[in-house]
Amino acid sequence: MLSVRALQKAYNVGKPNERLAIADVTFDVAKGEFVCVVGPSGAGKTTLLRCLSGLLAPTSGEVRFEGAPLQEVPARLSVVFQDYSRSLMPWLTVNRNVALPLKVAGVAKRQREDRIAEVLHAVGLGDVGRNYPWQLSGGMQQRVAIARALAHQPDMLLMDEPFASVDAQTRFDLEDLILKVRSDLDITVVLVTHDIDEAVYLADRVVVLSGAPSRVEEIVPVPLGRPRNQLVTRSEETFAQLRRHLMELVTAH
Ligand SMILES: Nc1ncnc2c1ncn2[C@@H]1O[C@H](COP(=O)(O)OP(=O)(O)OP(=O)(O)O)[C@@H](O)[C@H]1O
Repeated sequence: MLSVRALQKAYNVGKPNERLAIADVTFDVAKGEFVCVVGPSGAGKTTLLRCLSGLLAPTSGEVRFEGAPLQEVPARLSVVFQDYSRSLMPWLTVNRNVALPLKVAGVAKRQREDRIAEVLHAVGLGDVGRNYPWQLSGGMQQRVAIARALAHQPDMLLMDEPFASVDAQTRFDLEDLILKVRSDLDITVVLVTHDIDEAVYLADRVVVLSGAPSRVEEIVPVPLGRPRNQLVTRSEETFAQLRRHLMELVTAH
């Protein structure tokens, strides 16, 4: 579904402050897979996600989505950012926020209303459609942002530290929500996080980046069963081993 080949990204090319953020990154994501990307602070994780989504053009190398080279943000792909308070429009109700991508896609009003009810239900928010985002808790606002990302039925979800701004309990709830949504709707997910436990809990495979300018240090398969469970999965011996291995890789730089 996604193929990243020899991706390189430099900022301010040709200027005195030129900076190489990504040196050489290659990996693939299969349809239906859940891939997490981890790496030390400043490794270029956000830069990589922006290149994968078509928001940022690579300096060299190639990203292909469903076989075609990425030119712009594809319609079948959605992005969820960390900062829900800046990604939701405070002057629009929840219903209208979720309706935005559907309006852009030209979906008729009646279908829009059905779809909004469906995705709000899918993220566990049945009855907040008429509220404004600022009337909701942080975790609920991020659920709205996820609902909006799901509204036009994307094949792939790209998430940049989506649970970093909520408390620990809400974070666990949102992790389980995204696992459920992913299996219910058969979506492919690439999620960037600095939290190694979160990466192991969620992923089928973890792509470990080196420090900047980043390269792929290792791609680690996660042979934990599904469905996963916050208590049971995190207490498994395999979980502890993977966590330790990833910690060693990430802190070695
Ligand atoms: N717009 C920009 N202009 C110039 N340099 C940038 C820009 N955005 C990022 N960088 C640089 O690129 C490198 C990678 O940044 P990026 O934000 O992608 O890393 P990250 O792994 O997401 O960081 P963190 O773990 O702190 O969230 C950093 O050295 C950063 O200073």
